[in-house]
Amino acid sequence: MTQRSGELFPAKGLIVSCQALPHEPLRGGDTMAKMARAAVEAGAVGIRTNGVFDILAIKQEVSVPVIGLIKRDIAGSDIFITPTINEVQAIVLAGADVVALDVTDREGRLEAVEPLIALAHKMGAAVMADISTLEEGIAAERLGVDLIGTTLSGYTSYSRQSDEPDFELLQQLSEAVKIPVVAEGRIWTPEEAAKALECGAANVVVGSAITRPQLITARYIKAMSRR
Ligand SMILES: CC(=O)N[C@H](C=O)[C@@H](O)[C@H](O)[C@H](O)COP(=O)(O)O
Repeated sequence: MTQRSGELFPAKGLIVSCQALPHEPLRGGDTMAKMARAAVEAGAVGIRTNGVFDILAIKQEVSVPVIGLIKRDIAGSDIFITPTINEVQAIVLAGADVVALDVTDREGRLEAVEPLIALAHKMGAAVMADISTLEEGIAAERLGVDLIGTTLSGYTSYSRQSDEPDFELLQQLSEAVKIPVVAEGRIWTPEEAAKALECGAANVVVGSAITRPQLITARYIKAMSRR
């Protein structure tokens, strides 16, 4: 059972997101578990992962806390990160220490998400709110989540659209809320991860830059094609 009070992750530590969706080349087998092991060997303090299969595999492989989510598309809805209470239950039963879920101001989500947060807490897990704006972060804190991630900045129509991490949101959120703010989204370099800490992030999540080789390769090819 996770202890919700106190620090879930050592301050300023790196959390590595190990995710491969069904269409991605690294999907399947123990690939994400091995990615997680490599990350922890290097000093990562936590892992973020998608789906029951990878949560189970990663919990067996490493002993750091795991943030679990389930990405699911629902027809007619834009909410895809842990959309319903069924996913919350599955994530905690699979052993995740933290449930990540969409806490954006879309489709009445801010009202609808309360029972999801309550169930995660009742089952002994902490909750990470994936938000896209300052206002959503403030609302998430009021709803009683344990961590706030900038995960969805750039992925809602009304949030800042950029190829870069949303440092401004990070800075504003860190000043506005008391709970830990996690920098997540489009962090591609070690320098950006360090800058995120300077902007007030308690922890930094890096995904694609470490665990999606097809995207890393494409960045090399793009840079080389300009020559
Ligand atoms: C928007 C969305 O669906 N984000 C997902 C959330 O779990 C993942 O696909 C990202 O890889 C993760 O947020 C880490 O970000 P990045 O891969 O940019 O370091």
